[in-house]
Amino acid sequence: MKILEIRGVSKSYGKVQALREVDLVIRGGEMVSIVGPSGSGKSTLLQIAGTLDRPTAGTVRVAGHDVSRLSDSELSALRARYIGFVFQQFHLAPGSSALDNVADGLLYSGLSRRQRREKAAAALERVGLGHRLGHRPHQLSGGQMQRVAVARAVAGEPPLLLADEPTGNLDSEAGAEVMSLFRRLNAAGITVVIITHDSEVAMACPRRIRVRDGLVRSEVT
Ligand SMILES: Nc1ncnc2c1ncn2[C@@H]1O[C@H](COP(=O)(O)OP(=O)(O)OP(=O)(O)O)[C@@H](O)[C@H]1O
Repeated sequence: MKILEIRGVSKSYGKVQALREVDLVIRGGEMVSIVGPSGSGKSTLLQIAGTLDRPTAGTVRVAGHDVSRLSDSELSALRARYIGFVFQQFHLAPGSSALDNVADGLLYSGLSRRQRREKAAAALERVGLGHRLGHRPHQLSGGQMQRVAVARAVAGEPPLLLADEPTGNLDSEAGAEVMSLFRRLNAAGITVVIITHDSEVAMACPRRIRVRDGLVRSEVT
């Protein structure tokens, strides 16, 4: 099954062409890294793949749905169902507990408050933080904060996880823990796509997408 299908996608910001007629297919169950020099178009590719931004030309399909045909509210619903996001900066609410941070990610899922909290607790358990439900971000290490962010991304059980430099703010030990978590989630069936500058992280993925000057090339180990 093609979880993500990008055909002839270009993206321009004024005179800057960030992506040039990119074709890329990612199948359900893959674990892929996106690598390339600064400014090559990696984040733009992830934003468009994640339907956070629209391409200037070309088509993006998520689980077979052509996203250009969807209204903004349909797009939000599609994103909530199919895609979890993890970022370098964690983006956790500082005053909220780990449990609330994860449960709030399910606010638009249609679940009751109690169900959201149950799912959030299960997701935190899954990332090894079942004993930290009441801790606020400042009471957690960087690696733990990123695992809370991963729990939030997967709590709604999306088939696709998109991560932009998830280990960029972590020391090597915490980074390795987050990577082992991604591998575990991938083994359980989630498709994982990771932008990284770290060659160890890149090589830990069976497939790499190299981006250069807005063009992509795929490489399989
Ligand atoms: N919102 C924007 N407005 C104008 N130009 C942009 C915008 N976003 C990206 N660009 C430009 O598009 C090109 C690709 O940027 P992008 O952020 O996708 O690269 P990247 O590979 O993710 O870089 P980095 O590794 O530094 O994060 C760059 O030339 C960048 O300056």
